[in-house]
Amino acid sequence: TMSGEEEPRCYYVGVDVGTGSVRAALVDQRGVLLAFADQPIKKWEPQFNHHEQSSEDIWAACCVVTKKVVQGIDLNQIRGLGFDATCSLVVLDKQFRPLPVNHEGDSHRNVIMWLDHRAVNQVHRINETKHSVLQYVGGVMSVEMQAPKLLWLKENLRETCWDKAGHFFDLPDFLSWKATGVTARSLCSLVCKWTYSAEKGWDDSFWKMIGLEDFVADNYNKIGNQVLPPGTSLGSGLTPEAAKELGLRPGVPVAASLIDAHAGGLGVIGADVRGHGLICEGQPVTSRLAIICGTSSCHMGISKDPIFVPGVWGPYFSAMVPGFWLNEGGQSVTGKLIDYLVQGHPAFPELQANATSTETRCQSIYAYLNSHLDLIKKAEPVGFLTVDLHVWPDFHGNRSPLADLTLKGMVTGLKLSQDLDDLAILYLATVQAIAFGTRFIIEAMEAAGHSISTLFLCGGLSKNPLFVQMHADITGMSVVLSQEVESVLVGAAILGACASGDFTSVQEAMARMSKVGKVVFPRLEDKKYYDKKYQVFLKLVEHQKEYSAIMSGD
Ligand SMILES: Nc1ncnc2c1ncn2[C@@H]1O[C@H](COP(=O)(O)OP(=O)(O)O)[C@@H](O)[C@H]1O
Ligand SMILES: O=C(CO)[C@H](O)[C@H](O)COP(=O)(O)O
Repeated sequence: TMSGEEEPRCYYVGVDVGTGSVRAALVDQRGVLLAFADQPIKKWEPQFNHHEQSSEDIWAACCVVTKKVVQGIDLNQIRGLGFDATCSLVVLDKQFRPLPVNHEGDSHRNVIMWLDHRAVNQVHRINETKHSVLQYVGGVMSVEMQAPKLLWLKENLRETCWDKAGHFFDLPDFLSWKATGVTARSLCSLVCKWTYSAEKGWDDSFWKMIGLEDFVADNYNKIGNQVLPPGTSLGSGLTPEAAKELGLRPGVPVAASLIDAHAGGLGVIGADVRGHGLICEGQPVTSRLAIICGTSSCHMGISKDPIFVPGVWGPYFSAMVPGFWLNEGGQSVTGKLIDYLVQGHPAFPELQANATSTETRCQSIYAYLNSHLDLIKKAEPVGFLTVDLHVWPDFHGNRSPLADLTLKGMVTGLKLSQDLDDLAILYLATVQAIAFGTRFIIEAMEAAGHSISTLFLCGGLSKNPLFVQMHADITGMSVVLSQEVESVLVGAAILGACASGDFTSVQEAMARMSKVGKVVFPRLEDKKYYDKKYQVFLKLVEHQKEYSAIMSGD
């Protein structure tokens, strides 16, 4: 501090459950990350478009990583715990035991993952109702939300699952229940994925209209009738049992949770940007767009008044930053798409061998690909290598702004070549396609009334300098990276800090704990090239729609 006195150190633990792994961090009151641990979690794909996990497996992983990050720390200094997780659906029976979400009856697999697309038929019928709650999810409900999945369970697993079910949780709320025994749900999960309204509560007519009147009849007991703002301290904190499992003290305050993308938003969007030469310095916080890029990418923009953006989720009141409306654009597969295309290429074994050879000192495959691109680009900017290779990235449907789950991926410009150069250029075109998707989403948000000037990136893909530079170049906006790479965990720790009472508001905790690390400016001299590629990008989807119209015609 200015006076030279040492502030007593306060610690918070943040736990982040992603699609592929669970991470924990020990974070202090200034947002500095002091310890980090991660642990993979199991995933099952019993059939195409069915994706399942196990809530017991996920909780066990939470315990492993939490124990690791608090090792050697005086447990009395840990003042709060916060969880965030993907928005997957957890199903438990009346005694809180796991129930199977599959035809095999395997009750270990009791989680329908967020990216599961089994409920296509159900969501189609839900959208046909044109019910007014749909206005608050961009006009069209996504197959990835909870209502269609619940309806699928009722229609497909009536005896083995639906009739026995006592509790349906969003994964973030399952974790806070497991830690505290409190079944209250977070406003974040219920508003964003379950059609709950911060102002009006549940809408009985919606559930009746879609055939899930069961919830209305029991006063929403199974899906939540006590709803708390994220960061609120739950019950009497950690139960003795959970404390033992996590390696913490009983009674440590535990916060109402957030979905992972929203935690990432809290971790980055409130930073003090003074002195970095950013245009958003003189602008309100609503000029910032947080993009959380992991398996999927989520584009989080806030506003003082509600903004309705067709094909972009929301507006959701107070679901991320209290008092602000949130719009959430997204791309269902981004990291997963890059991994998929790279791993499926014939030159992948060669790439792996080169990247892990002793000469390259075991780089990640992406660091190797980036340096390979630098090698083959010659005098031109690296982005120009894809002048005749174009990708449409919706291999798992389009979340925003088209909200069309039937869309497919496209690649044009294929050659009779399978070497490493070919793989590297396909990887580059894929990264660019994802960035064009972001530009497409931003344009839809701006057309509806948002005014965005600066991007704040976090998540696994923000560790990839090529991914970051392409987002800057293709959107023409500066990209801010946080001081702590693991910003989603800082967001989870902010929740713990709020629950501890050390900060008076989420806004105060955000301002104190999120910090700018690096700024990446766009290469404006390349704009003309990217504008042309963007024109091609938009043509790709137009043509795809023409193809399906031709094929469905007589
Ligand atoms: N150092 C890195 N360089 C490039 N890409 C990375 C790096 N680390 C992670 N990724 C990519 O980020 C994605 C996973 O991000 P992450 O935030 O861990 O995912 P999730 O939260 O969905 O589990 C993967 O597709 C992976 O390829
Ligand atoms: O729908 C979402 C947020 O609202 C996310 O896409 C989902 O939670 C998965 O996140 P991640 O890509 O980080 O695993």
